Order: sequence, then C-alpha cells, then structure tokens
Amino acid sequence: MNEEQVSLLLKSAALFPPPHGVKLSYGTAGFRADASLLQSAVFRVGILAALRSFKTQSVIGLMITASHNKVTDNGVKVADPNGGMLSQDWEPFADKLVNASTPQLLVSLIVEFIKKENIRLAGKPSAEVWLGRDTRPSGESLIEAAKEGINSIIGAAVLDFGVLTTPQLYWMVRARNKGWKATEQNYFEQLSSSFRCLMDLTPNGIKVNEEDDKLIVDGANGVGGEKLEILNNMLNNLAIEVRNCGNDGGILNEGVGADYVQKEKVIPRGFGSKDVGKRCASLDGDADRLVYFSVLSDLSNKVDLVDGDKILSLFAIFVKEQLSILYKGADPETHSSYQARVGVVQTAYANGASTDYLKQSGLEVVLTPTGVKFLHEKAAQYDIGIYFEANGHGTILFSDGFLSWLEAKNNELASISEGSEEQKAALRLLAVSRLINQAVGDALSGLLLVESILQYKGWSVHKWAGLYEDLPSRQLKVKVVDRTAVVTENAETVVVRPLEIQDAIIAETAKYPRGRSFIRPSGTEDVIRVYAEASTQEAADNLANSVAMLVDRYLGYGSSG
Ligand SMILES: CC(=O)N[C@H]1[C@@H](OP(=O)(O)O)O[C@H](CO)[C@@H](O)[C@@H]1O
Ligand SMILES: [Mg+2]
Repeated sequence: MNEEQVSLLLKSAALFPPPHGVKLSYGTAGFRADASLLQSAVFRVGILAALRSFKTQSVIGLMITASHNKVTDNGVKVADPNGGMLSQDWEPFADKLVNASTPQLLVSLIVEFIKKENIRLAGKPSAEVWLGRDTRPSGESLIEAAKEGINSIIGAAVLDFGVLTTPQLYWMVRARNKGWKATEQNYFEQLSSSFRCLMDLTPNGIKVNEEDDKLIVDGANGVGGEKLEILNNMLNNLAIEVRNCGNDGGILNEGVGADYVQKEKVIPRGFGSKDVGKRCASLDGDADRLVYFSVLSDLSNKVDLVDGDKILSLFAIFVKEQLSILYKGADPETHSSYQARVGVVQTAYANGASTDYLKQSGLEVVLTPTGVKFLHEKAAQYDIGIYFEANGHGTILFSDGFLSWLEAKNNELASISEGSEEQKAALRLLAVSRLINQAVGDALSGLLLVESILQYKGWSVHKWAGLYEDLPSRQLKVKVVDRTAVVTENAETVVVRPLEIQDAIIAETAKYPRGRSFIRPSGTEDVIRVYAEASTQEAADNLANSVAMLVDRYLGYGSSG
C-alpha cells in the first residue's frame, strides 16, 4: 500500500473512532446495533466494500438497514457481486476491522489482509460500491459514513441510490454485474412485465379489481409500502391497498410488520374487524420478508397466519405442477427431457407440519442453519432451489443450465405446438424466473408471485391456508451471560455445548405428543432463542417455558456458568 493511501486512511479513520467498550460482530445479517454506535462500523464496512470490489472486480452493494428491529437500531450489510450475502470467508476480517481500536491498528489489518487476499489496489478497472438505505432517520448520516469509508480507498467510486428496499439494491447489484439493465426503474419494469405475463397465462381468465378480492398490505411503516405503491401503479390486473406506509405518523415496526405478525400471530395496527376474512399481507422493515394472514372473526386480535413455510409450499407445488405439465409430452428418449433437480430448503424453525406436507408432496427437503446465507447457498445447488425461513424470507433460484434448457424447450414448443399446455408451462416457469428476485428474498416480487399463483389456481387465502394445519408453536428469547457458550449442530437442532442442556431438552420434549424443541444463540440480538412445537398451543407454550427455564438455569445470570 503506498504512502498516500496509508495517510488518507489514517486521516479519515481518525474522524470515526469506535465507541468505547462495544464489541460488534458480523451476525446473521451483518452488523446491527443501536444506531448511535454505528458510525465507525459503517465507515469501516465502507472500506471493506471497496476492497471487496477491488478483489472481485465487480460492483459491490452496501445496505444500511436494521430490517424488522426497532427504529432506533440500524445496521449495515454487504451484497456480493452475485447479489448474495458477503462471502463468509470475509466475515472474520469484517469483525476485526470493525473492532480495531485505533487508526494505526486498522491500517495494519488492511495491509495484512490485502497481502493475504492478493488484492491489487492500484490500476484499472477501479472499484465501485452501490449504496442504499431504508427509511430510518439515522440512515442519512450512516450513508455519509459509508461514503467516507469508500472514498478513503483510492480508486473506489460510490453511487448512492438513496432509499431502497434491501432486495432492490441486491437485485440491482446482481443485474449490473451480469451486464443487464440495473436501475430501480428496470427492477419495477421487470417485475411488472413478468407478473403481467403470468396473469395472461391464467387458465380461466382473471377476476380482479373487485373490492372483495383486493389484497390489503401492511407496509410496516417502512420502505416497502412506498415502493409497493409505485409498483402497484404499474399493474392493471391486481387491486392492492397499502396501509402503514409510514406517512401517517406510524412508527417503523411498532406493532406492525411481518416479524410482529409472524411471531405474535396478531393483527398489525391499522387492521381490524372491517378486514375479517380478507386477504392481507405484511412486509418487514426493509421488505425482504413477506407473510400473509387473514383476520379471524372472533373479535380477538388473532390472525390466521400464512407464513414463509406456506409461501414455500405454494411455490413448490406450483413449480412441480408446471414441470410435470412440461414433461407430459416429452419423450424420455430424446435429449429434450431434462430432469430438473428441485430442492426445498428450510431451517429448524419450519413448522413440522410444513416439512411433512412437502415431503408427502414428493419434494426433496433439506435443513440448514438459520440465516439467508446458508439457505441461499444450499438452494443454489439445485436446478430449481426454493428456500424460505418460516418468518417469510425466501426466494426461488434457477440454475443457468436449467434456464437455457427451458429457453430452448420453449422455442422448440413454439415452433411445433404454439399455445399448447406444455408451452404455456414453459412460459410460466420462464416468467417466474424473471419475476422472482434471484439475488435474495424479496417481499414485493414474492407477493406478485403469490398473487399470480392464487389466480392460476383460483384459490382464496383460506384455501391456501388449509393446505395443511400448522402445529402450534411458541418462540421465546432468554437473556444469558454469554450466548456464545451455546454451540449447536445438525442445522441447529441439537446443542453440543453445554452438553447437559441437550439431555434436559430431550427429556422435557419427550413429555409432549408431537413435541419438538431446540435452542440457539441469535445472530442478531444478544439472546438465546427457544423454539417449541407440540400438538396443542398450551403444550407448545409449556414446553417453550420449561426449555426457557432450562436455559436460564444453565446459562442465566443465576447460573454458575
Ligand atoms: C428466528 C428468526 O426469525 N431468526 C431471524 C433473525 O436471526 P437470529 O439469528 O435468530 O437473530 O434475523 C435474521 C436476519 O433477518 C433472519 O435470517 C433469521 O431468520
Ligand atoms: Mg428484513
């Protein structure tokens, strides 16, 4: 690293001292904390993003958001060239960089790292980082800190796109690096045109714009609501009413949003008895999660929840159905009968009933640890990989090989049997691959795919919710002395340290019919999460409470550990 670069880094780093006594770590989804603690971390992640861009010779994304967390929190995450999460082998460097106590230490870490990674800072083409942020007020000054970080690496350029959803920025980064059209407008155009294409392929004609049939969306008082309004104006065959857009005094994620609705199973603010029976959906604070629900008629504030597992199930059976239509006419002897490998990816939080349903439907189901980075990686191993977290984050990935086969197949069918059922199935799958955000889970593109599949099948939200019945479940969190004391294996389903607690969980779970329970340290909050399910709600609550007490006994403030 030349002298000019060293002195630039030392000078700018001096303006962003890390807060005293705070150790941050790159968790499930980047760095997250109270926004007042993040200036230095975001500045340093700006440096990291610039280095990553030099290393990969591609555009890198940097998003300022704390998703579903409270409005006073914020966070920063990095989009790799393919629009996915930052490569995991850079996470330890991110941790060290963010926690370096002095500018000198920071510079020596960078010098060491660029040597190890063989990053050439000088020369062309230079680096480029694209920035986006959610609607949190702290985002504005954090974006400035990110810019300072990027600009302190000579040759790195920065483009600030202002307020975006996380999936929009990741989509744009992916598109840019593939050489495709990559503006926000291009995003809206691709989503709306592929949605239109799917709707045009609906078998029995489309029924829309009836007041009764409209979709009501809770925007979590965040960025998703305002972006959905823009998209909505570009669609003419879907009626959407957006509430909780954040412009009527509502607070981001407070009593609203996908995380709240999914975890509490109650209606978000702005919804009530007038909505009983209607098809409703909820986005999270940065619009990368989506759940559906309907308001129950019993005057409680409970909802009938259609969570990520059911969205996954809807997508999986649709894809499977279209593939079987496509294969129907195919001669197994000819080269055109490509057997696509379809895989469904879940985490331990997936409701047991969903896993049973998917397996009974003949689908291959695998579990990974929590966090999109793990699910995405696994799904990418299939021709069509469909992944969802129960909380509503997920998408569908298509392999390049399968997509080129599908294009060719569609062309072949167009010439020999245009308008046939087989060709329509090929067109539908192609439209899905353009509609669904293949960079990352995206509430807006997911919502349009759900809507088009419901239309295709002629299903109400109730029919969809009835695909299978969720096992009652309960999630709790427990504060402990040191959450890193818990180490898990087998996709987080068993604790291997401290060992005694796993035996105790097994003994507790055995008392409940259809009981299942596991614990894991959160990657975004300083807590241990407890999950339990069982055949009744009371049993699930009791099991969760007992396991939470075990966590407290072994790891809580009263424990010796
Ligand atoms: C149980 C749960 O919902 N966990 C969430 C939450 O992670 P934790 O590591 O559990 O804090 O936030 C992640 C990022 O948004 C998301 O990927 C994950 O599913
Ligand atoms: Mg989110």
